[in-house]
Amino acid sequence: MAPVVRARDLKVGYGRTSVCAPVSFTLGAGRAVALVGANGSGKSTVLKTVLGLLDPLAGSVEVLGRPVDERDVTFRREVSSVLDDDAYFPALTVSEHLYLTARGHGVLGAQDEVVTLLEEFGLADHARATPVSLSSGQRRRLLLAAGFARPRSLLVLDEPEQRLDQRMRARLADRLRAEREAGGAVLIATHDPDLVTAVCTQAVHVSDDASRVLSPAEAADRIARVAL
Ligand SMILES: Nc1ncnc2c1ncn2[C@@H]1O[C@H](COP(=O)(O)OP(=O)(O)OP(=O)(O)O)[C@@H](O)[C@H]1O
Repeated sequence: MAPVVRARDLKVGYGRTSVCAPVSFTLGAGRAVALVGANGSGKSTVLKTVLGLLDPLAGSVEVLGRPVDERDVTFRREVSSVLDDDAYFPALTVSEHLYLTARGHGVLGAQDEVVTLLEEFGLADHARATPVSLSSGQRRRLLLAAGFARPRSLLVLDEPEQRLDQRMRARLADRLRAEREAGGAVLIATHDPDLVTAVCTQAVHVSDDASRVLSPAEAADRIARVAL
């Protein structure tokens, strides 16, 4: 069976300019890979390329055995992503956002799923609020909850720890570990060493010189040293 993601000598960037050394990694079902590296090293650019929002400059990336095409129905059905963008419908409430996402992807019992997600992401008291009246951390929780509101084989998150308090970070780590243990594949870019060790089975260090595959412990150690 094809891995969920396979990147081979994948060169990413904007126009003709690459932003980091080519990356290679394989992500299977039930596994989680973290992209780690300094600010501006190219992690988000790799994620956008895996999601088909940017074309590879060289090398290849396949999702579920097929070249990435974000317009492809199968791709859109199987891949859930939360990038660092405030993508909201301003007139919809928190609850409506989640319901629309779930129903739009054919979730049976969408209403119950919404109630569960509101609880899990600490949004129950804000179910009827619109995004503009939420704090930035609450908006972030909403985006993340929407990522979990729909079926998926692959979950791609760009720095999911951003703007979350410690309690929510720990809860997110539990949720992501459960995702993996249930057979899902998780690809994240992160600066959070605890998230790497709690969730990931492998890490890829993204940088100007050769990108390297690291164990979660090595990656967490590298993040901690950069932070000192
Ligand atoms: N739309 C764009 N056009 C041109 N260059 C860009 C664009 N977006 C990002 N870059 C550049 O690409 C490089 C990699 O950026 P990227 O956002 O992938 O880094 P990152 O590792 O995710 O950083 P961070 O940890 O700060 O989020 C940076 O030098 C950045 O300035």
